[in-house]
Amino acid sequence: MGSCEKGSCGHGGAEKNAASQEEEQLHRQLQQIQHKLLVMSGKGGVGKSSVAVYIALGLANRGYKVGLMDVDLHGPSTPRMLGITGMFGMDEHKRLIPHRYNENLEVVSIEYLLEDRDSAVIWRGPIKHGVIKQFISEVNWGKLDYLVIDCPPGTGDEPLSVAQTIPDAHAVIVTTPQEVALADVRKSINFCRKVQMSILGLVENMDGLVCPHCGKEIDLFRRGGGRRTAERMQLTLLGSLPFDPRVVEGGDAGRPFMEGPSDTPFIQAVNRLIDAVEERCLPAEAPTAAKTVAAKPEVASAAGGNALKVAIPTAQGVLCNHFGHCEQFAILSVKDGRVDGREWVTPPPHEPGLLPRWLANQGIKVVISGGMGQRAISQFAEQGIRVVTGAPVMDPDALLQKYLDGSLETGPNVCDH
Ligand SMILES: Nc1ncnc2c1ncn2[C@@H]1O[C@H](COP(=O)(O)OP(=O)(O)OP(=O)(O)O)[C@@H](O)[C@H]1O
Repeated sequence: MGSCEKGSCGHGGAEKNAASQEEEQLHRQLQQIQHKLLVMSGKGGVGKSSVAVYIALGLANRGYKVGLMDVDLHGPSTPRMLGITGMFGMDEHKRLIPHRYNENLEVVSIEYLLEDRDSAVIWRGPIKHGVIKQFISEVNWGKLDYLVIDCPPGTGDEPLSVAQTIPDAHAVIVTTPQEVALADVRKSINFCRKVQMSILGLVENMDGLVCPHCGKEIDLFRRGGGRRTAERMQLTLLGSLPFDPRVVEGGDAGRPFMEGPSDTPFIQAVNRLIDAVEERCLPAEAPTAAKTVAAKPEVASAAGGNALKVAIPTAQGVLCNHFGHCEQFAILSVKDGRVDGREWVTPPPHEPGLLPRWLANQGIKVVISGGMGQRAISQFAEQGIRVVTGAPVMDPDALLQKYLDGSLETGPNVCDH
């Protein structure tokens, strides 16, 4: 590109322009993707790619639009597992068209850019970063409910690039049940804390073998390690998948073991894992324009011993817009679709990340607020708490009853944190 000093001719400006257009394109694309899940592991071979594939397939089977992005640039394995080969196509805007596995699942992998499947990729960090960015901004993903990202093991360039490129990604950490896996999980957790990525939870893979002949369970590794690790690390255990030889066969043959009989322990475990992912990715009901929101059926119909608890931040007895600095929380219980009790609780002094944990410890399942920052919304989602934002300033009982009746009018999320 000639020998001009940057900025002394028109080139610097043109470069800046191109860079800001790229950023805009990236931003637009990310806005079209509701949930971004980064599947990672502290060490190799724990079945991270398999877990990414089964999460993507399980969500797609439930009707979600899902993208699977394989950024394991040195050892892409999702194309093999899904039996998809061939190079990318391009659309009329010169954007890459992802490979379509089925109606709901589309896949992008570095392998589709390589002429030769066995080529070794030798790239340094900045190049990898560029490729990962392009996998989002220059791929015609369209609107997605979930983007599942398969990263190489460890905490190197790829997960770092994902964290920098997708600030609202949630990590799914994969481990095996052995006690020694604890140290690897800790590495992943430390990484997530450093880059401020929220953790959706832990998946324990190869938790016991179901003998295909007699159906008896054989412990491959010491069992229960995933649960103990999750408890120690204060993480949610999203699920435990057993070892099933059909996963290996399916992976090698490019036909994932997902369509078999639904009473198979492995498929049942995948379904439970998908339940947990869905539950943890509760969409924040955070409308940007006025709309009416209704309580989910499980909230409205909470009955008897299953009474549900809802928290509303208040000041002087009515909803307070400054969620993190409210005077008191109204903790309301719901039974048979009605507000059934209320207590006032003073929150601990404000400290980032504390309130979601504090409210979760009190069994809260829903928070109705005026404004709330995206980070706090993600932290509530991590605790399995649904958040409604943009609620009007009014008496908490009346507010909750409107929500239960499906007549709560919400406006923009007014938080600017
Ligand atoms: N639950 C399971 N039951 C049986 N085999 C499994 C299971 N999970 C993964 N495998 C097998 O283990 C092997 C490694 O799995 P996978 O490639 O998903 O691991 P990985 O952690 O992504 O590996 P890498 O570190 O190379 O990226 C594969 O042959 C896969 O089929």
